[in-house]
Formats: sequence, structure tokens, C-alpha cells
Amino acid sequence: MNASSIQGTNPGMNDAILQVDHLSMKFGGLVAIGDLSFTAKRGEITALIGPNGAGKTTVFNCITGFYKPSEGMITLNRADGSKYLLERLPNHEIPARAKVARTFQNIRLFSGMTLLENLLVAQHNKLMKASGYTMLGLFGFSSYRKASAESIDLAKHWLEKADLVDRADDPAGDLPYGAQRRLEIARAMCTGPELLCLDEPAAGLNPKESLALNTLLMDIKNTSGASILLIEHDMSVVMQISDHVVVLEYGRKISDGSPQSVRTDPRVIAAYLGVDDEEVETVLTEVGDEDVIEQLDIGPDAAHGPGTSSSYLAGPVSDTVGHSDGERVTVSKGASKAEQVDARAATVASRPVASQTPSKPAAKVGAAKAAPKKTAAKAPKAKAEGISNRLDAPRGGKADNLTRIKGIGTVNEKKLNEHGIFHFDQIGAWKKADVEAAEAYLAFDGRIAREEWVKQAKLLGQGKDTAFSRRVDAGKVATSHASAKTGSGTAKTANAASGKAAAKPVSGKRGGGK
Ligand SMILES: Nc1ncnc2c1ncn2[C@@H]1O[C@H](COP(=O)(O)OP(=O)(O)OP(=O)(O)O)[C@@H](O)[C@H]1O
Repeated sequence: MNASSIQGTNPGMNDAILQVDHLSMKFGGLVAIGDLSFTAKRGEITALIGPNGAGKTTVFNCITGFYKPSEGMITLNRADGSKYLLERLPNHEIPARAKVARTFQNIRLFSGMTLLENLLVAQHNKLMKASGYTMLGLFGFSSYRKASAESIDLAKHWLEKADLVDRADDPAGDLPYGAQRRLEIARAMCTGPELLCLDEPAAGLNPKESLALNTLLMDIKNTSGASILLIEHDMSVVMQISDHVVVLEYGRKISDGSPQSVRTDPRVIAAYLGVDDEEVETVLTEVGDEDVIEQLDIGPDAAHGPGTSSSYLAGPVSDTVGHSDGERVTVSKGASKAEQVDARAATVASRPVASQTPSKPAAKVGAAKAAPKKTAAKAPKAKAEGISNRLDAPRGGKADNLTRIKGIGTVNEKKLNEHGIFHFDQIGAWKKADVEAAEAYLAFDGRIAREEWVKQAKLLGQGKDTAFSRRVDAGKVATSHASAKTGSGTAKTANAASGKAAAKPVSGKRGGGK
């Protein structure tokens, strides 16, 4: 036993299979994860969601040993009572000893090998051990024969579960995309995990394939004893199969609870919509969800969200974050939409009771204007006007659907339009000064460059697609446009046109998979 394994100190079943305590991960000056704590319960499906760049994959990389966290503790409680501190375990030991398996955003199968071979390769360690790490396997050593037969049985078992047994002898590369995703999960299950970590398993799947995936995941949960930690942007998957949802924004936890509670959490809605502080409540009112507006008036729900003095948020997000080694790094001001909702809720909650009239959303919009205004992120108007290729109106009276650019939601598209930006080629031609000017009024410090809007816009302007625009066009991402590829219109008219798209902001994503 070493420091990473605490065998026998915790006999019996621990309710939590995974406990993440005060996890932080920084890359240079960027805090990708900041003081994150959450628990995944044994036998449950826990979803980790959040807009692009929220830090979800980084959390997975810390759990599976790809990254060593800057701070914090990740404890894996196995069913036999042993505990593993994953941040201390060498990454090659995490699957074997802690029994954690993962899949990746991009499919990593051996495409030239058959399905069966892919599943046998996953059991390589077991077979090597049975061969005594020699060539005895080749000579029919009995322990190897037995292990080999067991491996084949296990592979067949998971091929059946994944509804792929008929294609066991086909090359993996010949499978349709959705089937390849299921094969990856089957392969991970062949390693006998207690915790299965899946990074965007539904990305790029059509509705039928999504359904097959849901069925497989529910089957794993109900019959294998494995618990699942899921990163997913497809909210139809998250809401249907998750027991518990943890929401990240800019590396901080902004909500944690049942799918229903998270779905109606104003912080989550604000984070996904990507609006700025003046618009948070306006958007919620436009969304027309009385429950959400009500919550905004009475303040955060202490049962699942951060309270006013909450440790959930680990300090102000738009602030300077201290680290144990003395280094201080800055998270861009005004970055967190969730925090803006909290600030607004606190302001509204401090109003005299008589002024709180929950049945009059219009009055609440008025009250919202009393909330603190953003300061540093808001630039002088002159700077905001400084984009070189503004137009007075869209060419031919028709704007491009800018929400096909990963990072631009309906609210920001509306703002861009208001500032004379209607077309992909305009954004594609932006120079550094234009990007800065746009960031000034969008309050997006550095995000336009990080999300590569210019590069995306160039491609889209040439009539090409990006992975994200394909997701928008396939209806996988909420958009303001009736027809994803064309048209424009304001967020308001779009909400009216697309009905539920706006009323259920959590059902879309602000960006797409990598
Ligand atoms: N190796 C790295 N070096 C520097 N920055 C990194 C690295 N890995 C991630 N980041 C940054 O950390 C932040 C979180 O990234 P991460 O990939 O974890 O987000 P995510 O929530 O998984 O996003 P997505 O939904 O787009 O996959 C981003 O700003 C990203 O650019």
C-alpha cells in the first residue's frame, strides 16, 4: 500500500464512489478549474455540464490521471471498501487499481481491427498476467486458455449489450458513427470499471443513435454495478438519464442537484444563454418561465445552488484568485453570468418586501435595472463603435445566422447586429482592433480569440461547415433561427418563432464539441 491507496480504512459500501474536494487546475494564468467540490454517488449517473471551456474535460483529465491537479483531492471509493486518492496514483494504475475507465470526445478505436479484437485488446492486461508475461500463452498454458475464454465471453457480453454482436467480425471503422460510440463504451466496460467516465458520448449522434446510447447507459447503470460520470452537451440525454447534475461555468460550480432543479436554476440559464448583466433578467422574462423569475426574486435555492456566502462558488468568480503557492491569477471581470444572477438576486432580495410582486414580471425587469452595473468589462461607447467594417443594414436585407459560430448565442448575435455586424465575412475580416472593439461591447475578455470566431467565420463565409455549425444545422444546438443555415432576426422574435428553444435554454449549448 502507498499514499494513494488507503486499503481497508473504510469497510463496507461508501455511498459516494467519487469525491472531488477543492479541486483546482490552472494552466499558467488561466484557472481552468477553481476550488471545485462535488460528489458522485455509487450506482448513479452523474452529469457534468457547462458551456464550452467551462472545465469539464479538465475535470475528467484530473480524475483519470492525464493531469495532476494544482490543488485538491479526488477520492475513489471502491465497492470493496478500499479508497484511492487519484491525484496521487500514477495514471496507468488508475484503470487497473482504482477501476476507473473513460472514453474521449473523439473516437479512439482501432478502426482496422474487428469489434471483437477491439474488446480483447482492452483486456490485454488480464491476458498478459495470465500468460505470466511470457510466451506461455502461445503454448496453451492453462491459466492463459481460461483467461482467454473469459475475455472472449466478456467481449461477447458487451457486444450484445451494445447491440453490436452481429457485427463482431467487422472492422470497427466500418461501423456507423453511433455504433462506434457504443463500441467504445463496450470496450471501456470490458476493463471492469466501477466508475465509467464518458466525455460527450452523444456528440454527433442522430436521435435514433442517442436513444440507443441512452438504453445502453441505463443498462450499464442497472445491471453492471458501475457508476457513470458523464460530460454531455446533449440535454435530451442529460435530462433523461442523469440522477444528478453538476454545472460548471468558468471552472466554478454554479449549480448541483437533480436534473429538474438545475434546469430551472437562473444561474444555469444565464450561463448557457451567455448574456451580460443588464440582460439577465430581461432574458429570463422573455423566456417567460415564472418559476425561474420567482427564484430570481427570492434568491438562490440553498438546497442545490450557491448561497450568498456559499463555498460552492469559492469566492467571487470575477475576482483575483489566490493560490497556496502565493501566485495570484485573474479571471476576467464580468465573466461569470452565474455570479451576475447571484448579485442580482441579492439586490432584489434586499428590496422591501412590499416591492416584490412575483406575479408581475414587467416590474421585475424594472427592478433589475437597479442591480449593480458591470464596470471594468464595459468599454466606452467610442471603443465599441470602432469596428472597421460595420454596415448600416444586412446586405440584401438578410443577415447570416451568426449563431452557427461556436460562442455566439442569440443574445450576442442581436448585439452584433445592433453594432452593424450581420455577416460571416465581416467577422472573418476582423483584425485585432476589431476583435478588441467587439469584445468591449460583448464584455468577452479574450473569448473571441480563444473561441476562434474569426477562423470559424472565414470558413462559414466560404460556404464551408464547421463541426459546430453542423450541430446547429442538425438542430442539436438551440438557435434563434427558424432555419438554422439562414435568416436572422432578434432574440425576441426568434424566441417567438422557435417557441421552446428559448423557453428551454438548457436544452441547447452555447458551443459544440471539440
Ligand atoms: N492543456 C491545456 N493548456 C492550456 N489551457 C488548457 C488546457 N486544457 C484546457 N485548457 C483551458 O482550460 C479551459 C477549460 O477547458 P476544458 O476543455 O476543460 O473545457 P470544457 O468544459 O471541456 O469545454 P468543451 O465543452 O468545449 O469541451 C479552457 O479555457 C481551455 O482553453
